[in-house]
Amino acid sequence: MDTNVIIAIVAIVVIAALLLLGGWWFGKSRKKAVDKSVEDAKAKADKRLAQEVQKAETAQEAEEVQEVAAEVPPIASTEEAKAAPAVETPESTGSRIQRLKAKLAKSGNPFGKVLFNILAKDHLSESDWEDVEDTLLLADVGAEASEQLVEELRNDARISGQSDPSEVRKALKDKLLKLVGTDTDRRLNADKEGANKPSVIIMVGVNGTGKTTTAGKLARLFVADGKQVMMGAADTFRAAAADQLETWGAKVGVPVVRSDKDGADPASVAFEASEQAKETHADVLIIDTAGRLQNKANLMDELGKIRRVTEKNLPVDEVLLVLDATTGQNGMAQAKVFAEAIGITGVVLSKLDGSAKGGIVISVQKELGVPVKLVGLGEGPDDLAPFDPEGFVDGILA
Ligand SMILES: Nc1nc2c(ncn2[C@@H]2O[C@H](COP(=O)(O)OP(=O)(O)OP(=O)(O)O)[C@@H](O)[C@H]2O)c(=O)[nH]1
Repeated sequence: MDTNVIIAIVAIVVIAALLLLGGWWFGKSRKKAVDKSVEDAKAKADKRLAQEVQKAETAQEAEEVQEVAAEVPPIASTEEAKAAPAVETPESTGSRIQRLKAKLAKSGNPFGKVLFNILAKDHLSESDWEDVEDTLLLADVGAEASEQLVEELRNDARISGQSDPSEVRKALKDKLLKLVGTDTDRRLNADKEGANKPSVIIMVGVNGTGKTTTAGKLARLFVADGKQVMMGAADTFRAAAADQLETWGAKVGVPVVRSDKDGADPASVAFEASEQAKETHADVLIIDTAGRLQNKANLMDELGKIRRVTEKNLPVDEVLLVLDATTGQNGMAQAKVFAEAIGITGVVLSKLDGSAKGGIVISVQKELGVPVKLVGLGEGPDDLAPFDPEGFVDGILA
């Protein structure tokens, strides 16, 4: 073979080898380039995805913020809320007596006024005297007290003859005051000091007379006097009564001991409340009870047990019977059952604002033998005041 042919074959082999190497190299770089662009694309996609996610998260957050913002009161209300603290400051005792006196004068207790109009006549006939007696009976003064008052007034009229209106008013006021009782001790026994604290008050009465409301109002009255109060919701018969009491308590920062179980043993609530009141050094403990019992024996059992278990911890200082003034003499029979069941130390005459039967103050004291200590003159939170005979008689004669 000649040399030229050999050189040509070698050259072809070299060129073919070079071509193969170039192809491999080109393929490899191309793959690299494709991989890079895939990676770039992937990175780009990830970045977009991340941006989308961020956008979505921001939108969701914005939505949540909007939702929360909708629940938060606008700035003006927040300011208002700051101005009016969540815990209320009840009206002071002095100022509520004044306000309630004025309310009494405007309320449906006109029997004093009716009496005065009859008695201020020049000559009183037999039928006028009958009207005087009827007025007293209608106002629930009671038969015995009415008869006594008419007799005294007739005697006065016989002695003094013709009636001068101002004298008649004065004589009537004095006699009514005497019947109501000016020197009776009407203070609530709720001022125990130091180790003897707290004073314990149990509220009793027929259902619907206003026990729970009165317990709440009473707590406010004590808070207004600077006392530390606790309440016990032993009215487990009506589940809403405990909620009602809690609402009253929350407004003036008074804790309420209650059971979460419907129909729980009222005595155990009273026991727990007395224990907690003692531990927390409260000044006063007010225990609300239920008034709904089928018969006298059950009532005796329940109230007696409440009293007994409470007294394991603390002596009971007051048992207040809440009596609805609008039921007048009708409520008296039931009131007597409560008095027998637990023994009462005072009466709260509720709803005197809606009653023309203010005379019930006189008859209730006579029949139950305990003083009216407090009166309720409305549904407002501070519409409860210590009973003030002068203010009461002035009110009914106004
Ligand atoms: N007008 C007026 N309403 C009053 C007064 N005291 C209470 N009430 C209203 O009487 C109603 C009954 O009051 P409650 O306190 O629920 O009576 P309760 O005795 O606890 O009733 P029970 O839990 O069912 O035994 C409520 O609507 C009170 O707002 C008052 O002095 N005047």
